[in-house]
Amino acid sequence: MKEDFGPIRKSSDFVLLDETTEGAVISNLKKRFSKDLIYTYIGTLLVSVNPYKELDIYSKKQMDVYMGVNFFELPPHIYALADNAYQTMLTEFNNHFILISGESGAGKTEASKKILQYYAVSCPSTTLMNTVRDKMLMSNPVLEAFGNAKTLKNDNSSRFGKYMDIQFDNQGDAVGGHILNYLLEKSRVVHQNHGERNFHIFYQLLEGGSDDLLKQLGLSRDVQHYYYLTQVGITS
Ligand SMILES: Nc1ncnc2c1ncn2[C@@H]1O[C@H](COP(=O)(O)OP(=O)(O)OP(=O)(O)O)[C@@H](O)[C@H]1O
Repeated sequence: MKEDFGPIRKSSDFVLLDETTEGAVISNLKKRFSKDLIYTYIGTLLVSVNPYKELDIYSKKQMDVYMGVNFFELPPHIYALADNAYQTMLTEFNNHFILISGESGAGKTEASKKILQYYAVSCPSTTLMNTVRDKMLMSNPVLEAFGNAKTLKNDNSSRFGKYMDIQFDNQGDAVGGHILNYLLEKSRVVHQNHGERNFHIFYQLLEGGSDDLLKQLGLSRDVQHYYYLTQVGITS
């Protein structure tokens, strides 16, 4: 991570800007983004700009830095947000939620994965917790295969809404969780806009399914064989 861990710089929290005009906010975001500082606070809200490149800010070392540390003591980070929700839940004994919103391609899905990964490392580890953690993390590729597709804005766009909850006991151990999916864009199966694809699973099945499986399902490996997968000419 390139930002140092000294005292909070004024620009790392919009609330502390001298000016609160749209211009000042955009300029602050741009200035920070040019230094790979993708996170900025507005008080306890976190604004994130998609870097579209791998940044060295999601390591185990970074997680350790944020664990149990007061929200405003360190530079803005998704780990600080996750840690704050967890610590407040434990001290206040009530439910907390993290709402992630933004336009398509903004980085919502990646942010939710970072939060899960943070809890996977930072929460007390028991066998049960490991089971919960593995199920939450490992269900992602399956959900994305069936519910994500390439769109004009995002090569891996979630075409469904997702609600996840993790249940903790009073010691802070994770004891269960749910993932609810809703509003799947079913129409994509038979119609895709120009430059977009059908759900990933169809292409993955043809590309990666064994000869035996394809034979059993009566499928041909050639994607060009299928109108619904090639009607707008994009297969990769
Ligand atoms: N923090 C990040 N670091 C590096 N790359 C990122 C980050 N967040 C997002 N990306 C990149 O941007 C792409 C789009 O992000 P993501 O799928 O999370 O967007 P989204 O807001 O969930 O979009 P949609 O609403 O279309 O599902 C990712 O596939 C990844 O390549």
